[in-house]
Amino acid sequence: MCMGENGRVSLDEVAESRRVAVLGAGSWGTTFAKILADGGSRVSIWARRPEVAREIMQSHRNSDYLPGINLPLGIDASSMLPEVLAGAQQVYLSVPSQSLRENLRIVRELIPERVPVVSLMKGVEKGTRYRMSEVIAQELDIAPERIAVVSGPNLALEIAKQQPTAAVVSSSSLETASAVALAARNPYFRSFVNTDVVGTEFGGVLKNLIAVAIGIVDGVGYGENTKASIITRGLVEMTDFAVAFGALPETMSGLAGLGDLIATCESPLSRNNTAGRLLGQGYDYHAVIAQMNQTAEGITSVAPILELAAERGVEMPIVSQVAEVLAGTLDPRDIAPHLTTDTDVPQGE
Ligand SMILES: NC(=O)C1=CN([C@@H]2O[C@H](COP(=O)(O)OP(=O)(O)OC[C@H]3O[C@@H](n4cnc5c(N)ncnc54)[C@H](OP(=O)(O)O)[C@@H]3O)[C@@H](O)[C@H]2O)C=CC1
Ligand SMILES: O=C(CO)COP(=O)(O)O
Repeated sequence: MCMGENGRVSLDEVAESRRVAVLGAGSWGTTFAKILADGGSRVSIWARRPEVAREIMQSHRNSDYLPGINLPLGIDASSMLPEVLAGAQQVYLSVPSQSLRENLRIVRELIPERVPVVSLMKGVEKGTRYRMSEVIAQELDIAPERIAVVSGPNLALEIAKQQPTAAVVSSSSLETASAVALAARNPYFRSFVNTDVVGTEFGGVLKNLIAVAIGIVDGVGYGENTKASIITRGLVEMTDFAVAFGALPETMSGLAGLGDLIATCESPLSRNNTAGRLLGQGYDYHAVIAQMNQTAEGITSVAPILELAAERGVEMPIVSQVAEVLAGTLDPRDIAPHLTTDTDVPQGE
């Protein structure tokens, strides 16, 4: 590492020598690779299909996932995991949540010792109901202090077009969070740090479920009052749930909670919102899955989140009705999770 003026190492010099790996070349892995490269890191990205890696290397594009986006020259890509991970000083993970465990088992021996491992994912594992940081800690057998999660209002295509946005990097170690935030920042992307891993991670998972609900009512044709009611009550539901698991309420009113909720519920770019809209238009679960060619984490997180909620006695009327629509037991036109069926007058904001 070279020294700057006065013998000090400047931030630019640190960045110049930083080598990072991103596993997963879908829309978010590729966009995050761009964020890191535009922040000065040398980035190696793993694509499971060789043709995707080849396109990134030869044309600096990933046309399957980011049509029209030119990627920085500082991004290398390969479908060979050892090549991508050798010498990485930070490792970012961006595969679908349900495939994380099997992928970690493959890369376990290849991840360099002591480096931060960062989850970019927004799902909960079915069956175990673990958050992604918990799956990472288990499979890699590493201390929580080495793990960070990134979440926030981060629709990939907008960021790939360099529209300014912000995110939260969370780790139980502020040192790890800060090291990641330093890498994951550039003129259009700003990373804030906190130590509320539970809140930051659950924020990203829960907003997907509310976005599916918004998609459903959009598909049915309901208007802004319905959607605003669901977003507002959805935030209450998200906060009740996350706080029951130890999150700080303020995390849920920040970028990883409210911020991401707004972005995902408002945008037609959101895959969760899109999946909901198809349900609202009358397609059943199987038809929706068949039409989605990208990851919609909310669909798979519904069941484990409701199981966790039941365990802690948290009521989730919106998520419950989404589950019913997915199961085909509730007509999307009857969805009104913000309306109480109790005889009591509900208290709330
Ligand atoms: N897109 C976004 O705006 C954002 C997404 N996220 C989160 O990032 C995570 C990844 O999502 P995203 O990139 O959008 O998803 P995409 O559907 O765009 O891409 C998925 C990527 O994972 C690969 N993949 C699929 N199945 C497997 C598997 N079994 N093993 C290994 N790799 C696999 C795909 O490879 P192949 O092309 O070969 O199928 C592709 O590279 C999700 O948790 C999502 O919630 C977070 C913030 C923003
Ligand atoms: O997490 C996201 C935005 O912050 C992306 O949302 P979707 O997965 O619904 O596209």
